[in-house]
Amino acid sequence: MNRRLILKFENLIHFRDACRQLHTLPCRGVCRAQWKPVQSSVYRWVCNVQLETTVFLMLFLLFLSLCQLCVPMYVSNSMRQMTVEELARAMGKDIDHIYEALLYTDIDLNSLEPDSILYEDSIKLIVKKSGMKYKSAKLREEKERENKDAVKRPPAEPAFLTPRPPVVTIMGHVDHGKTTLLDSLRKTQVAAMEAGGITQHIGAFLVHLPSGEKITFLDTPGHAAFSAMRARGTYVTDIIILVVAAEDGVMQQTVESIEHAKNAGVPLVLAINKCDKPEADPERVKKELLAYDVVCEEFGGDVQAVNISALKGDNLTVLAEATVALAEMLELKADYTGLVEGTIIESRKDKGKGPVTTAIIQRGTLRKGCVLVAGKTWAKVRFMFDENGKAVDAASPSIPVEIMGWKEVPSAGDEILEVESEQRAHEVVAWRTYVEQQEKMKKDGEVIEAKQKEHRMEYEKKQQNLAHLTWRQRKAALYKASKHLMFLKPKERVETDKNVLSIIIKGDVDGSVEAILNVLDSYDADDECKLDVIHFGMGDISETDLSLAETFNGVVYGFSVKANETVKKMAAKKGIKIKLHNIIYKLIEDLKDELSSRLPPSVVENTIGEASVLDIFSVTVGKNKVSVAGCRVQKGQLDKKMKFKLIRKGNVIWKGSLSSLKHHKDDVQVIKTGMDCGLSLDKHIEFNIGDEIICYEEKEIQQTTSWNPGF
Ligand SMILES: Nc1nc2c(ncn2[C@@H]2O[C@H](COP(=O)(O)OP(=O)(O)OP(=O)(O)O)[C@@H](O)[C@H]2O)c(=O)[nH]1
Repeated sequence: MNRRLILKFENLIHFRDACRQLHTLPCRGVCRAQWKPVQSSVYRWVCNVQLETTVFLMLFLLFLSLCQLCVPMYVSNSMRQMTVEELARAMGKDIDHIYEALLYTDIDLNSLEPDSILYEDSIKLIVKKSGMKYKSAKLREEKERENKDAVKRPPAEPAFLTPRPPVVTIMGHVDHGKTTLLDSLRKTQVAAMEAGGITQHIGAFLVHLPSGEKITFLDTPGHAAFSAMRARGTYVTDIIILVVAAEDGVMQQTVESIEHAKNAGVPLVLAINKCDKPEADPERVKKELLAYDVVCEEFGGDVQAVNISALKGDNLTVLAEATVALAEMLELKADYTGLVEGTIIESRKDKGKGPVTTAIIQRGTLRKGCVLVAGKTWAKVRFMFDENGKAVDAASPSIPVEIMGWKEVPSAGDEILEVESEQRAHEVVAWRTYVEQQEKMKKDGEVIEAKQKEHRMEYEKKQQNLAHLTWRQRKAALYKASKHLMFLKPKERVETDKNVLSIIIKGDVDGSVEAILNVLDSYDADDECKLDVIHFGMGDISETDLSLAETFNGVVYGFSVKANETVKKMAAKKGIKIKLHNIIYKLIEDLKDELSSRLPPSVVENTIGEASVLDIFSVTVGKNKVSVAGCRVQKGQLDKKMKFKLIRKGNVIWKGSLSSLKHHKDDVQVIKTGMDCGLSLDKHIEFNIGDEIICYEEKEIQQTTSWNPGF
């Protein structure tokens, strides 16, 4: 029987040498040279010899001894191979893991480097030892896909444009009266439209002026939608009403609001609020604003200023008229025809209605049955409501409308586009999902590559430090260093490192989740306690949230959401904290407390008494001479069971306890202010007259996180 032996050589010279040696042997061998790719970038010479079975083994061994430099690579035609580094990367492990798995196998680990090649048998062995499954698959080459996205139509001809109401956002410093102003404006509507009617919060509402004009006000909490839109470069707002309290004047968030307006190129109307207060000083507000390039009309600028009282409802009509006057100057117009374009202001999942969004239409007229796409979801509009919960049949530009019919909840700030059919909507969503996956893969790839580089550098550094050791000594050292972490589950890992707080954030609408995440972005106290947001999303607290929290030993935070009884019981059983809040700053305060609780306590010294050394003695106790200080207690008391320190010229030169404390000849526990005593220390130290003896206790104080989210 013939056997085929394939041997590989690093280069042509080795190959030729080996062939020459082979021809001198008494066997029927055929020697053929093949230039074969072994690794994508490396080509090696292959010797293919047909031999009789009887001499096969002998020849194989002989061959190896003849040719020291040849390396047997594999005895198979379908070769699968990887470098040590590639395998580690594919398994998501570090290189050391591969070495560990090959311990006690016949592979020579001393010559195994990160770029050494491993073959199928070894790969299978390593994979099996690591508790994973081996599966080989062909790499698919993706064809470039055709762009199927939906985009806005080109700008309409001026002839098709018709005036539209302005969309207004109210901004200003905390407590300057934004909410009160919105409430008062909304109330004027309820009173004007349908006495006793109930307005519901949908993120925007429409105000009808007696003159027939309309204004749309956005009232999304925390301006989350505004920020989201700004981040995406979509500006829904035409005008910003800047609220400044007349008694407080310009504050930090007043300045931030002015910056927002400038960056977005949105003009301002100034509402000087709380003018009903005796200490109100509107003129000072106007002067202060000059420093921020907000120049009111009376100073020759173009900013209209209106003195109001949001609380009493004073001058709100004048404010609305000033807004309409500015809108007229801006000549706000839109195309009321064709495919709809708009922006999502708020979105939420309603138990009865399913995903619901509030949108501002910017082009076209939205009607029931329209097919819309937004982000990676789509809707066939089933119902539309206004802010009074009244069903409407159509929504034209600038009109806020609540839309039902979405398949999933889109995000605040997402652009809405009408498409021709449901099929087209599917196509757009599929394309956007694909693009997102591609981007995610690219990002993941970059992160993995950076991590690998970091690991490689760390590995090389470790290897350099251990270069003088043999391989086994080296491995033993590395293994010992990381042994405590190697076999831990995620929860145990977190427990070993107490200074990690893993959290899950759940919110009612995605605007609030985004607002919370924005606050968390300012977290800068990683060196004290790492803050890991392991999951966030919308909706009530679920069992899945608890499973995640359990795995990561995390805490679940809910904003305006609930946890049902089953979830609560499960959390109590598993010892998982669920924290529910309805006010963002309270949630953040709670988070700060939780972070602080993870910090180690700091130790502070609390002085109990101070004494000064007035005289020095030496007494003999057994065979030893002991230094004794004659002291007078100047403040507080000396208590023998407490801690003591000796201070000389401002420096602490000893800390410990007293070995004796005497009043005259009696041993005592406590010496009070004004009394004299003799004392000796638990360590031999020569006293000096003028030394100070301080009696103190150590107290552990809970540290608080240094993170300051700004409110
Ligand atoms: N006297 C007086 N008090 C007002 C007026 N407007 C608001 N307030 C009071 O000022 C306080 C803060 O008002 P809010 O409307 O909550 O202020 P805000 O700017 O919405 O505050 P944040 O939501 O925390 O940013 C409340 O106690 C209001 O009653 C006003 O015109 N006059």
